[in-house]
Amino acid sequence: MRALSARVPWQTLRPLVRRHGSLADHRTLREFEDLRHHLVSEGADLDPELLVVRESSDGFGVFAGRAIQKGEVVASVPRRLVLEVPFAVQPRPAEALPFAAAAGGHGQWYDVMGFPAGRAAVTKAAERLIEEYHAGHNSPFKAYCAALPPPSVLPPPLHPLRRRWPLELLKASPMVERLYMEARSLNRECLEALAKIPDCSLELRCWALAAVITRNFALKGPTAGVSSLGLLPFIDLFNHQSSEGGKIPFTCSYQERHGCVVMVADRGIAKGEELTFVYAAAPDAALLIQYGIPPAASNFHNVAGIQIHSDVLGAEVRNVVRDWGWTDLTKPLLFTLPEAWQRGGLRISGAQPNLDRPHVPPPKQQTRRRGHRKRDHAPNHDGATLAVLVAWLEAALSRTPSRWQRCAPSEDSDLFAAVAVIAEREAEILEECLLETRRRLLAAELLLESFEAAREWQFCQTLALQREVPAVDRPFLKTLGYFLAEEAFRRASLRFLEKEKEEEEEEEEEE
Ligand SMILES: C[S@@+](CC[C@H](N)C(=O)[O-])C[C@H]1O[C@@H](n2cnc3c(N)ncnc32)[C@H](O)[C@@H]1O
Repeated sequence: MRALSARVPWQTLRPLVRRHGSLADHRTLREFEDLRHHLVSEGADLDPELLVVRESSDGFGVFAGRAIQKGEVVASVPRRLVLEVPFAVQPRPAEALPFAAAAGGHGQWYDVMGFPAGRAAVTKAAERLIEEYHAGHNSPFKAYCAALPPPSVLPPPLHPLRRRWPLELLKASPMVERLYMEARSLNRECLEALAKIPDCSLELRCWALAAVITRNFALKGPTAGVSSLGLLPFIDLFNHQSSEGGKIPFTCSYQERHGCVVMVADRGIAKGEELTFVYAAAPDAALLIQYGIPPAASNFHNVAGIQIHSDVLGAEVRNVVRDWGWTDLTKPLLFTLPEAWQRGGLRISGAQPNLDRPHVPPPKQQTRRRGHRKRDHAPNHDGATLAVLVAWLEAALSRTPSRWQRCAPSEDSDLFAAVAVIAEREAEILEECLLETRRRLLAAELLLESFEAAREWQFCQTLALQREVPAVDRPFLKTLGYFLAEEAFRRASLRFLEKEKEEEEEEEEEE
């Protein structure tokens, strides 16, 4: 894998993780202590050794003031202290439309904002928060509102609700572009719905909406088929921890127990360690756009976006992709290639089948006989398909974001740096995928050549042998056939490796 510095520009030399920008957060530990007192007096159980600490100049987090054992409940808040809004759960479609899912439509949105009932609940919760804020001392959520970040840091500095992102920045990553554009329009929808509240400034609407979007918890609703969205005082001070490969660095998870929402330690936590949980198993681009969280040191869920325009497809394939669900061919399709495939050695099972889809018959053209097991839509890995994939990946990689890297204005530098890191990681995924697809293309070409040669040779050998070998020994010929094919495969592999080595040497010489 290439060194990160090869493409990441100047901004990333500064520490990125947990940087929140330079806006002032005026909260003091006093507000958190008041909140703790209020909650405990109302029946919450909060470990007195949980410390709320300002862990950077702009953000707070919860830290262990003592060693905590695996399984311990560190915080328990009764449901009646939660600002809660129920919403109807949408039944999940039995089989998601392959393209719609891959296209990064709302299916790729990681939160309640992804569907109308969820957005209505978000708006309702923001409306409730504004009411409580206006009620001031008379509100049962007075202490909670005081402990929330002030409008100077909520929306968080890197959040799309904070300000419009420069267009050149979006060019860096198709994933960022798609998620940002979606977030903008969905956020606008909620802000417009909130505009009906009298005497409510845009700043207050943005504050309340950002509080709900970045701090909501999904809870089980009062009745079956209904879920609810809750703002959980104190528990919402826990920060997010990205997943790093097979390791489980996060410390806690939340559960619902006997009318309370509880935070439970998922592993032993040392004194002084931060208590975190996973907000969403989402790539950095989604975490940035939903929560304003800058990219982590590593995130197992990262993906690369690759945009395919329908004009690269032949007329026949265009008809096929329509059946797959890519109905508006004027809009580019966003495929996502997971990073996870890299860990399985050279297997690219996650990435390629996604890209192969235009070359595979859509489901409705596949007939299935009764009693037969459903077959996967096996990707067609012939040379022609692989060549198309190579072209697409090369085109995706040629979107080198050079212009925005050079002209990054200083007030946006944290944002530019965050997107630069995301774009860099996406380029790495694309490069690995391109490398592997090129290898496969070469192997497919060589294999085809050698199989043709082998078939001819096998045929001649078989004819020659048939004359000499008695009929009883015919199965022997079959075995010999396999042997010959295998031998041809072995030789093709050797030729492939030799060719690859030659190419590497040539590359080295060029360098
Ligand atoms: C639920 S709140 C967590 C408490 C918050 N830090 C505070 O000071 O109130 C979520 C917000 O905290 C910040 N945050 C959470 N996890 C983070 C992380 N790993 N890195 C940077 N910021 C994070 C983001 O601004 C996010 O929108």
